[in-house]
Amino acid sequence: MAKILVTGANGQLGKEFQVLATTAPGHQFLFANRAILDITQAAAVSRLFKEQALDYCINCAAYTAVDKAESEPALAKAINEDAARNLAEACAAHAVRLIHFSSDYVYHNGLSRPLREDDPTEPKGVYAQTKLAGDEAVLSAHDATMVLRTSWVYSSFGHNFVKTMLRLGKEKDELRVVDDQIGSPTYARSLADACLRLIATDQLGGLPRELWHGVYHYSNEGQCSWHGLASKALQLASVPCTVRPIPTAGYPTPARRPPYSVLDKSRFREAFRFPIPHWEDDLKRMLALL
Ligand SMILES: NC(=O)C1=CN([C@@H]2O[C@H](COP(=O)(O)OP(=O)(O)OC[C@H]3O[C@@H](n4cnc5c(N)ncnc54)[C@H](OP(=O)(O)O)[C@@H]3O)[C@@H](O)[C@H]2O)C=CC1
Ligand SMILES: Cc1cn([C@H]2C[C@H](O)[C@@H](COP(=O)(O)OP(=O)(O)O[C@H]3O[C@@H](C)C(=O)[C@@H](O)[C@H]3O)O2)c(=O)[nH]c1=O
Repeated sequence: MAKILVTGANGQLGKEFQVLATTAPGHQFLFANRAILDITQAAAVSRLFKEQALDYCINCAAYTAVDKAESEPALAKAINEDAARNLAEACAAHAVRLIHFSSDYVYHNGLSRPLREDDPTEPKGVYAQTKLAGDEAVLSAHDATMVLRTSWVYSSFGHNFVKTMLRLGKEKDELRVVDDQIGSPTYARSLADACLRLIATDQLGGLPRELWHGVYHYSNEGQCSWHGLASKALQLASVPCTVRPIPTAGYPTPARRPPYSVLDKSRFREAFRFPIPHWEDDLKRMLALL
């Protein structure tokens, strides 16, 4: 039986792990929200790793407020880079395999075909810069670290774009949403499920050690704009609101977002061979839970 620590357990991804844990009796989970384990507190992290004989750590803790990060760069760095490094060092000291998450926003590189893990990263905002620095830190601190880079994550839990659109769509007759930023929505439940499958395969001895070090892309299949995602969510939820497509310049934000950040998932597919749902199917699955 594997013992798995999930940090940031009250975020949208962390909550999905909590749901899936009820149907994964083969593992023992330790769910740590910020009150139980603040990952910026090195002594607390060290103590927990000494007390618990962990096999895996899934780091769902992060600073994810993309615009707010522009005015809180030190806090974003402390959580996304420094604390991530510290967690990876604790994993290395106790031979714990680490799954860490990263963002499509690290690629702001002008390319407009699905992005591979070795494509240039050119993060433009504080959130993206601190996520990239975190990826580099965890990979150099610990050789059994997988960084799963994902995009446009939503869930029935927590805050996300899909839930914001549903709320605003019920309040207003018309929404204006950018149509020139293209990416792949990702249902947090499918991402969490992929991680648990990966661990299950590892437990059966099915993952060579070398697969545990590096960056992998995971998102739902397919792509759309934020306008496309908002329109589909409102249509599926039968919310009668007009969604107008606008250019990025029509919705100014403190942080710049990449115009194109669709992830090429070939590496993930070839390494793990798990089915990846299409974003529209997963969106229906999530909306049915609201
Ligand atoms: N959301 C998205 O669209 C995307 C997310 N990702 C990445 O996926 C991962 C999970 O994201 P997601 O679940 O959406 O994020 P959420 O913002 O929903 O959850 C993050 C969680 O981390 C917790 N947290 C923040 N600081 C600390 C800390 N110092 N110690 C412990 N916990 C802390 C937060 O706690 P509290 O609730 O108290 O603030 C929150 O519960 C992150 O690495 C993120 O960068 C990647 C691409 C897209
Ligand atoms: C609310 C709203 C947003 N937008 C635009 C702003 C922005 O360009 C885009 C997305 O909006 P949000 O700010 O909600 O999403 P954002 O916080 O940028 O989402 C990102 O979060 C981080 C954590 C990630 O890692 C990314 O993958 C991505 O999911 O939609 C509109 O055009 N109209 C609107 O009414």
